[in-house]
Amino acid sequence: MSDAAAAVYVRKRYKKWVTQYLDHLQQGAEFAHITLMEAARWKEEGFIVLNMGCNTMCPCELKQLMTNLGCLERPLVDERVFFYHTDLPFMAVKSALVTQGTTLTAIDCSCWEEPGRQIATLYAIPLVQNMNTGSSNRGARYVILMRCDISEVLRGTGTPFQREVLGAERYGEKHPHEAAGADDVRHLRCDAITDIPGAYRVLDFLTPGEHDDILQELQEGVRASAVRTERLARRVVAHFNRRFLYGINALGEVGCDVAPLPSFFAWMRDRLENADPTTTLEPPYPIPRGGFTCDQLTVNFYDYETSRVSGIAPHVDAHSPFEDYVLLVSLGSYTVMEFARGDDGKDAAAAPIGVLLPPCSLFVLSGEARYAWTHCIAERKTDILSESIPKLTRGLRISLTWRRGREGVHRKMECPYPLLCDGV
Ligand SMILES: O=C(O)CCC(=O)C(=O)O
Ligand SMILES: [Fe+2]
Repeated sequence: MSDAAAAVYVRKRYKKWVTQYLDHLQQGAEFAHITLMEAARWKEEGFIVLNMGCNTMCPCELKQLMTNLGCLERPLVDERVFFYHTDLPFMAVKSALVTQGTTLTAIDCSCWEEPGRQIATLYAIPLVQNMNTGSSNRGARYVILMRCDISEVLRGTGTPFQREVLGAERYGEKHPHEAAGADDVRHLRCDAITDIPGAYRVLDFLTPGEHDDILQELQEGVRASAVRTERLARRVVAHFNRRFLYGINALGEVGCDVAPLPSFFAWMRDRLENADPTTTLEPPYPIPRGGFTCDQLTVNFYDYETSRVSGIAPHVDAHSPFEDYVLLVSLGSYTVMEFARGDDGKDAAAAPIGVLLPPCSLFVLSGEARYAWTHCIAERKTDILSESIPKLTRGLRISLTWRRGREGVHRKMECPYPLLCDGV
């Protein structure tokens, strides 16, 4: 079985197990837990979080929720008590636990009848629908918390639970995508991300010098309060040219209630529509030369140094206020963006796809990727991108989200991707 097929298999098994578990719980219970652990035999160190039907939940929110529900007998003083991932392979956790020399042979629903043999305390917390527009999951939304000795589990599984990250093999490469042209023009290779139709990545969209200048300009602007920022739940944002009003998903008028344009605004906008004389974005870059002028820039600050968690919940950029093409330029730390296709709820546990976004890169969302897939940045601080890359820690990342405001009304009935459409 290929790794991908194995991952799907694990995912399905996990889903089946959780579904059976949920069936087992009392109907309508607000919060349910089953104690399966003999405390004396299993060191309670923390929680492994298994998500069901939701892509991410911030560990802080989770802690708050658990406190509110009274499932923490003692306060959690350290984030290490959570081993958190949005796609924990349940079977791997299970076999790790089984190899710890416990008497347990399996955690599955047949065990509920035999409480003497279990090793973990499991909690199931039903979540209310708290995702932004475009959450792809219409099915059950639960987090399952397994209280156990996390370090033992990690030792047993050997590898942390991170699914394959697309594009990770190019991590750390020095400008592989810049072909030497006969002229002085930089010819930049553009890769289609075939697993996500309509998504493209250009690794060296910015030169290192441009990158550093922009980073410095934005950071100094914030320090000097020349850039007007807004604090959201897990990130800080600033808007240029047109303000985006999150509460009502609407765009302000040009120049209204925004800071002055940054110095890179004009040339970067040109480059994005392939109209910058210094740079050519090679096919299959989807935007025709001079074919799409952005009029709105959102700068996102993900600061892992000063805040415990940072990220962005799964969402589709609202269809109504913005046209096709969402263009993401990355600065500072690398990150992993996760994508999941909106579905009709039949496969609420479909595994999202992670893509590496390194600094200087441009990521393009068009068509299906823009309208029918959610994207998010999970609230994790570290990543194991592959076996050959040592564990990485995320640092401050600043992203530039370029979009164009939609003129005219977007109608859901006419939208080719109605599932995640917020149109009238
Ligand atoms: O940080 C990013 O690259 C993405 C931000 C984003 O998804 C958004 O602003 O809608
Ligand atoms: Fe977005």
